[in-house]
Amino acid sequence: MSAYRVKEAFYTLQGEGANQGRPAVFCRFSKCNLWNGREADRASAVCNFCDTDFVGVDGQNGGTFADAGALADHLIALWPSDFRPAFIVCTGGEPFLQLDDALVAALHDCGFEIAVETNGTLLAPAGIDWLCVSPKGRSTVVIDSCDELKFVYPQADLSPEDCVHIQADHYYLSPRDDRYLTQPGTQEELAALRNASLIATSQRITNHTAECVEYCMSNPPWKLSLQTHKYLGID
Ligand SMILES: C[S@@+](CC[C@H](N)C(=O)[O-])C[C@H]1O[C@@H](n2cnc3c(N)ncnc32)[C@H](O)[C@@H]1O
Ligand SMILES: Nc1nc2[nH]cc(C(=O)O)c2c(=O)[nH]1
Ligand code: SF4
Ligand SMILES: [Mg+2]
Repeated sequence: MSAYRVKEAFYTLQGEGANQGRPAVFCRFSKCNLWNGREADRASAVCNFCDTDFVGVDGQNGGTFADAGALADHLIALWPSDFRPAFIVCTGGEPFLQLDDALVAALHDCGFEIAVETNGTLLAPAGIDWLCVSPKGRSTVVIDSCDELKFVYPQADLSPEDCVHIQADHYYLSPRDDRYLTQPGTQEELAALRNASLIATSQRITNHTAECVEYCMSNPPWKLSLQTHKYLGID
């Protein structure tokens, strides 16, 4: 593996899914295979509703790390306690462009339990402790089983029923947050949107949230997952 490129890393609570509320170090890897991250290319991307800036290595605690040991040391330093296991959520961008056997081993050696948020289009290395697959539009999902499947709803090219062949212990619907699709213009305005608590802009998400509630109530085993960090105004 050449050097690992990380956009940002931070300590917060997992905001989504079955681990919602659990303290975690987040490692956001740079780069994705379903969008290049440029607003000008969003509309034509396979994944066109992304809420995340994953371009470059310039975020908090971001950088380029020469080997797995150096990155794992950097990440465990963000865990504030002697309590083990420590918990890490690897996300991005698409983490499986970079997360390999060497990094899984180095993170385990540091005492981390490893969770991953992936679009499911790339195979996972062995040893991931918690896998969340979130299928996107016309992409081909190659992972056939996971701990939780998180469907961002609605999607023009994909419905939840298209995904139930993927084995999962939990099937979640997560309301699509459309605040990033309004093309407000400058990078500064987009960054301000990303940092704005949903409480301030809740009107914008009520439609998809209500659609998700209705879908879950009509279609067990689907359950609702909210992006609680956005309501709380935390990372
Ligand atoms: C930014 S992605 C990074 C990990 C991976 N590339 C993926 O798509 O799963 C992290 C999580 O945010 C979700 N997500 C991205 N944009 C969203 C949006 N506009 N509304 C709701 N969830 C979104 C993704 O589906 C995924 O579960
Ligand atoms: N608190 C918090 N929880 C999250 N769960 C998934 C996230 C992601 O961007 O992958 C995320 C995130 O960015 N922050
Ligand atoms: S696959 Fe994930 S990181 Fe890539 S553009 Fe979509 S939501 Fe964003
Ligand atoms: Mg996020």
